[in-house]
Amino acid sequence: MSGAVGVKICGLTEEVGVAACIECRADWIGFNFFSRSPRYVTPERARGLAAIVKASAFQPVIVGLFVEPSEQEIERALAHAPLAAMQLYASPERALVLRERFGLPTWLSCPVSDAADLPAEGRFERLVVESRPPKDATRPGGNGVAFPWAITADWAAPSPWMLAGGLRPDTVAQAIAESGAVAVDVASGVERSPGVKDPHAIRRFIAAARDENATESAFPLESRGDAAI
Ligand SMILES: O=C(O)c1ccccc1N[C@@H]1O[C@H](COP(=O)(O)O)[C@@H](O)[C@H]1O
Repeated sequence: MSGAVGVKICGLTEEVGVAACIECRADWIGFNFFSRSPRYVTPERARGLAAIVKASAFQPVIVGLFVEPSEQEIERALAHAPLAAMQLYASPERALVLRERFGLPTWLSCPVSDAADLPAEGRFERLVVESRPPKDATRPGGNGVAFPWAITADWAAPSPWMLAGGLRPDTVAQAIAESGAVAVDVASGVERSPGVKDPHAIRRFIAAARDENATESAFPLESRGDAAI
């Protein structure tokens, strides 16, 4: 594979995790505004964590994660935190409405089990292709469950996309090789316990996701217009 794979670390709740993402030049970090997640942060907390990013020379792009959100919920998050994109768990129709309303690059979650689930249409800035949640799950993502990565290998992706679901430092390289993904997203795989990130695991994950000799991200800061988000 040529160039480095883009990496998003999702569900940061503490300063130490944010610092590790900056140190390792994560492309994106995610703040989770789904109140039933162990990774939930209030808009006020997100503002505090975002301040660390904004004070840094290298600044991962900040993505806000919302599940079936009301407009008010997104408004409140945006009033506090400098979100550059929204990652939505919603129907495509609802996501288009929210995208129009807020004018932000919008990433749509696409739950998959097999190749038949892969989307043919790309109406969003990015598709987050991730495992369908288990039947007893209490949230639509962040469950640490993988899907068969090879199903995306021959997929003609209609837009930029990202691989997510059950990735870990010791599996991400294989997942990239099998899936052909050029960007990956992780939450539970780099944690000590639900909602508590492990800086060492973040470092291992990012190093494993990128090819060894890469010194630059595939999504360098200076080229992060909306197209790269
Ligand atoms: O992380 C969560 O708690 C979460 C809650 C609700 C929707 C999405 C959530 N996380 C997203 O799911 C992917 C995969 O998670 P994991 O790596 O399998 O734990 C994660 O990267 C987030 O984008």
